[in-house]
Amino acid sequence: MYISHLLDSLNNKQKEAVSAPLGNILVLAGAGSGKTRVLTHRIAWLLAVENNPPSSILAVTFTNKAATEMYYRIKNILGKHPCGMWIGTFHSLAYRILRIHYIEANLPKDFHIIDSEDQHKLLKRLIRYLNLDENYWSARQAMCYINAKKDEGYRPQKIDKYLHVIEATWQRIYAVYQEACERSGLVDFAELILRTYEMLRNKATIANYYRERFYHILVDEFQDTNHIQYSWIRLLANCKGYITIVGDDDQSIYGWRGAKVNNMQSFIQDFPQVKTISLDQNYRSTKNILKAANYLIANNKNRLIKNLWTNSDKGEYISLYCAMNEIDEAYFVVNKIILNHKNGLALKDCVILYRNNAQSRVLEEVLLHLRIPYHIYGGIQFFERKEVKDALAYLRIINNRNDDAAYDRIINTPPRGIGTKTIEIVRKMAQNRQLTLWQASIVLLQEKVLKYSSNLALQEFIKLIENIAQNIANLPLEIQTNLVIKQSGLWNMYQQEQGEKGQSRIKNLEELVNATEKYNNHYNKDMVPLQAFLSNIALNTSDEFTNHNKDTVQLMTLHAAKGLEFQQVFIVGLEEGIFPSQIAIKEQEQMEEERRLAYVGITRAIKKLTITYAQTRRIYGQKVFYCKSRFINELPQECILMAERY
Ligand SMILES: Nc1ncnc2c1ncn2[C@@H]1O[C@H](COP(=O)(O)OP(=O)(O)OP(=O)(O)O)[C@@H](O)[C@H]1O
Ligand SMILES: [Mg+2]
Repeated sequence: MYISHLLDSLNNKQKEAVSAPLGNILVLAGAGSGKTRVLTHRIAWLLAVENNPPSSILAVTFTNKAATEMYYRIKNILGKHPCGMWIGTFHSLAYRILRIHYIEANLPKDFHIIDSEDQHKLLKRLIRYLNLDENYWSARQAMCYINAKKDEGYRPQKIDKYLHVIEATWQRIYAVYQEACERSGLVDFAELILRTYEMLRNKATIANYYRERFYHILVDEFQDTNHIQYSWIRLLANCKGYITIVGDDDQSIYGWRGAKVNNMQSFIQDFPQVKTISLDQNYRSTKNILKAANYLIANNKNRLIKNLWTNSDKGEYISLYCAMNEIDEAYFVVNKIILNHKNGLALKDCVILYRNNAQSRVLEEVLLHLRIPYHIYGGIQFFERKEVKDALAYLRIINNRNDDAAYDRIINTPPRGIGTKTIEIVRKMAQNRQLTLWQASIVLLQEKVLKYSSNLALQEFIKLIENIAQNIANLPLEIQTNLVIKQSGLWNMYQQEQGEKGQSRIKNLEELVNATEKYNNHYNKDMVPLQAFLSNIALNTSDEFTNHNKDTVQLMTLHAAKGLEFQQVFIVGLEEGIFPSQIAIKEQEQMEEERRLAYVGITRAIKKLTITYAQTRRIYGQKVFYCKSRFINELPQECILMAERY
């Protein structure tokens, strides 16, 4: 596309937003009205027409995939790479800043991001160490507590004697957890944002550098920013620079994770002369689909009223299917996909959306049975599979010996005679002397505390890691990975596993080696390839690795579908207690968030929308009866057609 045509594919309101004079802008608009399109074109406008250098742009997207897509769209509009522009999620941008300023952020050079599984394991261990009753002080709850506190920008304080014992205990867990992370150079997701925020707040020179550099900050899906993310933006905002945010209060679906839709309101108050633009033409969906979405969301009281309309055809009826049970539901959906496919619709244009990850299992079984290829976003991903995580843990400990989460995973995998007793001794020593597990192991060996056989086994482990590290130094990443898998003994271990499962594990390890290859020429030269690879995985970009060009049915949760669009959308499990969830039934505010989630689901559909519910479902082996979701009753009945079984 030529720059002179930059505004051609936009309506008047969109043009107004894209070409607005420099200033702070809020685009508040409903689903599918072109918010993301406006943001992309605005960046191109700032670069090509306003002649800003790419390095002056900081763009925040909701997923890494969206960041990549936006980058390439801008490149296509401009006809060249916007080199120097920063674009990514809050997490990946924070990570990038911390990588550069790790010293100022008080982090070791080889700090590593831990995912929620590692975070959970670490907390479990610490709660045990603190001698707390695990039935009461669960690691999962501790995780929620800590993440929520970090999202609010809160650090554990000196515990006040007047503090309630429950709060004091959570704070203690937070404090001990944070100490353990600091020792091991581990950073969780919430920490990435908080740490960057604190660093920028305390180091004025660094903050000023970024303030002067990022003259333009643009944020997509602003309705889902939380307190600390908003504070982050405020900190980076240059008083001479400009911010453009786009969002839709009706699509705020992360309230449970601390997102504050009020940030949109705060934005108008906190920044001078905000120009608010609303878009009301939907370009995505048929009339029927949009009408259904509008009807549904009108049941929410807490919202800014919008009048979203479309010029497109009425389109097909929304198909509604009442299944006997979850198996019948899955067969209905997959058979419909097969039929559509025969009529020319690509599999990748079909998405199945569900409320909870666990709902994908039956769907997967039926897809496998009927031999329809599929891809699951966000469920058990490639990089979350056991064998892949094992191999990654070896790579991680080679990258950073003090990575306790990695140590924990591989200390006796494959089994090498290091029993739970020995591991317990290592942990105690680490806690008592404030060491990492690796450091504690070395001290234990020096002090010869362990019995002979345990001592030998531990020594072998340390030697093994050091040897592998030496053997692979300076080799290309895929060869390093291959050697790590072989020399660690993982390959042999999984090869001995019988049958289909063992074979698939070996295939996954081979796939892992393939996935590393492109990191040899990673664009970010601040990092060695191994570091670049590990950080990309930790930042959850794993979907990038799986082949997107493959024609496969897409499966994901409703939360993961935000911002995306598909020709055919299936929303399954519309039953009271499933969607809306049990918790939402009890609380009005949560019910509104749940309804917004349904709104997000419906508005993903371009041409076809199918909604299903089951009369019974097996839950923990028990047959449970369900009533159809209230959301179905809230749809305009004249847009719906009941479907028959195939
Ligand atoms: N002026 C336009 N002319 C034609 N198509 C458009 C126009 N504006 C947007 N579209 C198309 O409409 C669809 C929705 O646009 P986009 O994804 O930018 O909307 P959005 O407001 O960001 O949606 P969501 O709320 O789901 O994030 C896309 O396919 C986009 O290409
Ligand atoms: Mg969008």
